[in-house]
Amino acid sequence: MKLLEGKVLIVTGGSRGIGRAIAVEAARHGADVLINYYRDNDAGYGRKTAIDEVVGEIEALGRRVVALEGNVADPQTGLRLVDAAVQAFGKVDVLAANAGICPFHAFLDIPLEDFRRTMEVNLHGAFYVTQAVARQMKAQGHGGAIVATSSISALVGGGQQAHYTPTKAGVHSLMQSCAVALGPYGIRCNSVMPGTIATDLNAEDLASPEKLAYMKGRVPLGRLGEPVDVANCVVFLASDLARYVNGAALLVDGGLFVNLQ
Ligand SMILES: NC(=O)C1=CN([C@@H]2O[C@H](COP(=O)(O)OP(=O)(O)OC[C@H]3O[C@@H](n4cnc5c(N)ncnc54)[C@H](O)[C@@H]3O)[C@@H](O)[C@H]2O)C=CC1
Ligand SMILES: C[C@H](O)[C@@H]1OC(=O)[C@H](O)[C@@H]1O
Repeated sequence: MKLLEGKVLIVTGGSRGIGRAIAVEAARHGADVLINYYRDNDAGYGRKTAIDEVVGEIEALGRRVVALEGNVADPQTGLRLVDAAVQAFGKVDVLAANAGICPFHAFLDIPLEDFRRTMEVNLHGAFYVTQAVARQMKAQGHGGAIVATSSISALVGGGQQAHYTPTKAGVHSLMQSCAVALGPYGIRCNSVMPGTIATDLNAEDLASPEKLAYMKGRVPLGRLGEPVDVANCVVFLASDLARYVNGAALLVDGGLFVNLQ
């Protein structure tokens, strides 16, 4: 069954990792896709061509796709994304507010610039894009769905993530307030809370065999998540199967959060 037939989806941070999987799975479910990505961030992972790969994959699925480069921390980017989606596809039905960074660093000596950048990309960026898309959805008059990528880290701490976990709690809170503000327009707002998903974001942190074994051992299902595990849940929350789900947060963590002992 195709869950997003005829829908138009914008995904931020869609060139790699979880966002890439969201773009591809949404297309597999019948959506046309506008993919945002940030060249500086991709180059930082030695992946300048990542966006070309995902665009090709979606075209091969027979869906329409447009890629738009831009930093979500710039309020103009959200406006540009909406304009481009409307120009290419005529409307916006779904937003996956996913772009994020996680530069691991100890709390006591983290450079203030790293703190500011993490806040601006992860939280301010989600706010700007959500607001721009919500205005468009309200004007269209037929509702919509917004799914933000929060994290298990909205609920628990990380010694190297004190600048990051508050952004994910903020994204979760943003979706809760938007569920209230936008529900009257038929716009549902939810978040996914991934556990540890193997992507470029944590490749360096998990490069140590000891840390990798420890993290796998914490997950009752016995493995790290794959981007598609999260993408499937985003597709569900974006679809009419979830038509009465609004303001919810879905843990996608293999049971990591509930595993006390
Ligand atoms: N990998 C994990 O274990 C988890 C990731 N998350 C969240 O999932 C989201 C995606 O993470 P991953 O796929 O793991 O990361 P990734 O590093 O594999 O991919 C990041 C994507 O975001 C884009 N991006 C980075 N900075 C950007 C900016 N300023 N403006 C626009 N796009 C930008 C990149 O171009 C790329 O497409 C993030 O919000 C992250 O916090 C949440 C929980 C766990
Ligand atoms: C990057 C980390 O492995 C990952 O990011 C999150 O949001 C999760 O909580 C994990 O710590």
